[in-house]
Amino acid sequence: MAGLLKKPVKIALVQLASGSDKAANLKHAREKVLEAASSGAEIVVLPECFNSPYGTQYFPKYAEQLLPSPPSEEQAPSFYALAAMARDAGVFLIGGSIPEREVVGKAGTEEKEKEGKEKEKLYNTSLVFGRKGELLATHRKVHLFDIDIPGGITFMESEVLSPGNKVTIVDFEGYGKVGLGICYDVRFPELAMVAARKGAWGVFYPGAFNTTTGPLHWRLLGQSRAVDNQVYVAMCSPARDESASYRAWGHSLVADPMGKVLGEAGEGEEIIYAELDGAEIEKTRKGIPVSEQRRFEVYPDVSKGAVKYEEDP
Ligand SMILES: NC(=O)CCC(=O)C(=O)O
Repeated sequence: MAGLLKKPVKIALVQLASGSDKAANLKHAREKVLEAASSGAEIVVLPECFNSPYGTQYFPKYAEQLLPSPPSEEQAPSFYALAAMARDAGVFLIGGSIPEREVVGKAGTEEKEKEGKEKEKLYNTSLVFGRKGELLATHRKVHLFDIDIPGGITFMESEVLSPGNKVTIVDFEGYGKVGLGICYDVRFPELAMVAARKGAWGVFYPGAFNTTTGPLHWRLLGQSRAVDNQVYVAMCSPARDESASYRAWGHSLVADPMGKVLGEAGEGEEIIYAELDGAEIEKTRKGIPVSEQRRFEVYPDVSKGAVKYEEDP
């Protein structure tokens, strides 16, 4: 009987060096996706904000309007570039993420007259394409990256972005299902847990950690989500640009269901490849059968905090 991952698959994480020129970033991403495909990769992943520098000041300028779908080529060049990369490379493509603009109030509506202008929302959005260039899924970053570490880093995505509101699971025909998150989403075990409980064999995170939290947390979180759920986890970062206002940690990596890191990049531009085999999931789950040992009567609905807790006498 085929397992969750129906057949072995080679994946590639493109730790891309991007700059401020969107057209150049798209062209460069295309070269790297084609390179990964010619090395045998069947699923290719790009980093968070692969078509722009990463930073709240950049989101409005680089944002593309994806709705209504399909968008116009003029308003969403990255959508069309990604679809063409997937099609021409013949791969499943997790297209990192791009800033997305959603126009909320329509011109000429009562709302517009009241407000005096159209309202818009911005998201950090990942687009996933199939081998014929068809759009398979859209994930808007659910947990916005708002942190304040004195002497380290302050970053407030929520000053500019709105959060997405759904768990995203994509079915890669012939391989099975994977969950999708964007960067800070990896800190919330629930997204990966829901995807795994719904039959995902892996969870993929385009991400761009930073040089304060990256050294301690990036690898640890990837391994944790893999071990929690006994699935593969892949995290794909941009290459570090020392001259950028936000210096990405890099270190794109793949962890197996035991938490072993199968491959990890350095800080520069690099493609990481890994061969994934569903037998590893089954072996891990057979040896350590946590999913059969859960005690839901002790923690019936963790998501609402409705867990009975009695202090020790
Ligand atoms: N782009 C992000 O969401 C960064 C997340 C991050 O660096 C973290 O520490 O979490």
